[in-house]
Amino acid sequence: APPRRAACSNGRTASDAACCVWFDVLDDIQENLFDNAECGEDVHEGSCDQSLRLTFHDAIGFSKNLTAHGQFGGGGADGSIMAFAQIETNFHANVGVDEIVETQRPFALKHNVAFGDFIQFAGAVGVSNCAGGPRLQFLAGRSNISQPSPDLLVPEPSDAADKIFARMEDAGFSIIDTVDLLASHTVAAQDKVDASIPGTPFDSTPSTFDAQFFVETLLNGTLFPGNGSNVGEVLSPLHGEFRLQSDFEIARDSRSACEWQSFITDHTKMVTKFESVMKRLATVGHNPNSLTDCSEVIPVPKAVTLPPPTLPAGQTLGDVQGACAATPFPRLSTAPGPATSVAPVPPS
Ligand code: HEM
Ligand SMILES: [Ca+2]
Ligand SMILES: [Mn+2]
Repeated sequence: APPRRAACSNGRTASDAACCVWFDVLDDIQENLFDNAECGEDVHEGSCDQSLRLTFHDAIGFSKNLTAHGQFGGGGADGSIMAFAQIETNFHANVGVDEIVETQRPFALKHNVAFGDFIQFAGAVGVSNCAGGPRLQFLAGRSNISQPSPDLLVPEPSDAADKIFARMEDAGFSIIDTVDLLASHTVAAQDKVDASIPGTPFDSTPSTFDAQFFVETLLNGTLFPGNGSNVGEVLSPLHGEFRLQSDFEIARDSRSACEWQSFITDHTKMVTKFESVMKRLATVGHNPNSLTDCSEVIPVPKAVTLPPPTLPAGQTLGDVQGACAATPFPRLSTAPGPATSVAPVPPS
C-alpha cells in the first residue's frame, strides 16, 4: 500500500503532518515577501537574494576550534541571528543583514515556526524563484532555543583567501565546498561595501542562476563602479558591476581556480553542487537525521534553457585572467554590440 499522507490545508497533502505548516508559510512568503515569486526584484528590496545571504550568515556562526578550546562555538543554522539580532546584526560582517532579519521575523512569528527553520526555508524558496536555479532540500524541526553566535565567524570580503578558507574549514567546509557555495553570488548584489551604489550586482545577470558570475570574476578589472576603492572591493571589469576582493582572490587561487572555472561549461554541475553543499550549510550544528524532510514544499524552479555563458560585449579572451593550470579557459564567444553598463538591482 502507498504510504498514508497527512492532509494539510487547501486540499494539499504531505508526507509528514509536520510539513503542512510550511505550505502555509510558502503561500504567505511567495506573495508577501517575494512579490509573487520573483527572483531578485521585490517589494522588499531583493528579499530573495537577501534571504539566500541570510542562510549563510546564520549557519556560519559555528566553530569547531572554539569548541575545542572549551568555548561556545555557536549553534550554526539555529536562528540565532534572528533571536539575537541586536547582537549578531551588529557584527561588522553582518552589515545590512538587519533589514532582512526584521522583514522575515513577523512571518516566522505569525506561523509559529522556529527561526532557524524559517531562515533556511525562505532562502530555499527565494532561490527557487530564480531562472535556472536550484531546488534546495528543506528539513524542518530545529529547536527555537539558541544562543548568540560569537563574533568574527562570518567571512569579510576584505579577508584573504587563506583566512576565508581556514574559517570555512573550521565550520566544516572545504575549499571546493566554498567555491560551490559562492554560486550564490550569481544572484547577488552589494548595498553596503560601497553605500553610494546600492543594488550593484556581482555579475551582469543577477536575476538568473547562471554561470556568468564565474566568467566575469575572471575578467581583468579596470574600474570602480562607484565612489572609488572601498574596503573589500577591487577593480571591476564592467560599468555597473561590483567585484568583491574575496571573489577575485578565490577565482584566482590555485586551490580553487579549477572548480571555479569548471562551472562555466557545466551549469548542471554548478546547480547540483550548490544543492549538495547547501544541504550541509542548512544543517550546520544539527543532526539532519533528527529533522523532518519537508523538501516537497519547496517549489520546482521553472525549467528554462539558459543562454550559454558569454564574454560581455567589448571583452575578448585576452581580457580573461584564467587561473586553472590544468585546463585552459573555455573558448567563449563575445556578446554582440558595444560595451554596455550593468543595470542595478532595484533599490529599497
Ligand atoms: C565565502 C565568503 C563570502 C563573503 C566574503 C561574502 C561577502 C558578501 C558581501 C560583502 C556581500 C554584499 C553585502 C552588501 O553590501 O549588501 C554579499 C552579498 C551576498 N552574498 Fe555573500 N559572501 C560570501 C559567501 C556567501 C555564501 C556562502 C552565500 C550563500 C550561500 C552568499 C550569498 C550572498 C547573497 C545572496 C548576496 C546578495 C545579497 C543581496 O543581493 O541583497 N555569500 N556577500
Ligand atoms: Ca547571474
Ligand atoms: Mn546561527
